[in-house]
Amino acid sequence: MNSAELVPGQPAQPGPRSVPPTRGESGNQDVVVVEDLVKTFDSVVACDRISLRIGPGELIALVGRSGGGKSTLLRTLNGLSPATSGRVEVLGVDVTQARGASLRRLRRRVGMVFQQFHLVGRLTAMANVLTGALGRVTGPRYGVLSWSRTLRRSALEQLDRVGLADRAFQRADTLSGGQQQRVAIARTLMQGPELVLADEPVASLDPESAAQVLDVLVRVCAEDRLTVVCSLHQVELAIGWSDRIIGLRAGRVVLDRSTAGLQRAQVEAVYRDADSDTREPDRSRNRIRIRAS
Ligand SMILES: Nc1ncnc2c1ncn2[C@@H]1O[C@H](COP(=O)(O)OP(=O)(O)OP(=O)(O)O)[C@@H](O)[C@H]1O
Repeated sequence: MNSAELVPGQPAQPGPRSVPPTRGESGNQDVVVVEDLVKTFDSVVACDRISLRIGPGELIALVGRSGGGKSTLLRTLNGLSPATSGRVEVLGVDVTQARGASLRRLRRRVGMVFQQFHLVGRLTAMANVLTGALGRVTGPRYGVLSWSRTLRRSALEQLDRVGLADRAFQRADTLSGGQQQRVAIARTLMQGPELVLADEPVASLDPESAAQVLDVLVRVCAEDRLTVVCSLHQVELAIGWSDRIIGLRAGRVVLDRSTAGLQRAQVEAVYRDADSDTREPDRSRNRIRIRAS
């Protein structure tokens, strides 16, 4: 393998669709700064000294085999999974130090899209989208009409953007998987995030729906100039929509490149080498190395 393909922890060249930078509270213009992140679960090292920076408006595809650390990295970025060591700064906030109200404030600025949609099935698409605005209102909400006219109009607009305005009053559990994920995207947009973290958002969909959902996600995020970090297993899709691909293997960054000019084989190598690891298991990988005294 060409060693230039594997650039652990090095920033990629700027993607083709970068937007002008804005400065966070700390004065740092990057949306995400990860320095020497280590995350362990007992003896398993899920993130192994990860360092990376993500600029405003970048569309990042996170690839790598199952167990490579993608979900853990995403969860660490919004404080759902506290780092064992290292530094994680998101939107100018030091996530490793943030607690209570400051962590809640940060999470309002970070939208999450999950593989399993997490919609309330018995509620309409519209009611589900409105819950994205819960962080902006006080007191409980019972039914769509308990939301302000402005928020209802805004929810309908978000559904329109994902091509589902005509399904606004249909129960979520009667929608197809692809439609449910588009409702989940509209709900995330309703939150008004600056960064969107998507954890395998198309893993439960057929190839056609998966491509359609990713198209929608990328289009609306580009329109709103949002930064996106999205884990994916489909190499073709990752190359097709992202500005930059970050490959993780056994918790380490083994590929970090702009998608421009990137060959499919370079991305597949992230997976292929893992295959050879399987053929010749190295039990020291992904484990805390215990130094003999
Ligand atoms: N809560 C947890 N408790 C114990 N181990 C965990 C936990 N979360 C993740 N791990 C371990 O950390 C490693 C990385 O897991 P992670 O889910 O981040 O990988 P992934 O790349 O997202 O995998 P997939 O593509 O299957 O979602 C794995 O070995 C996993 O078993």
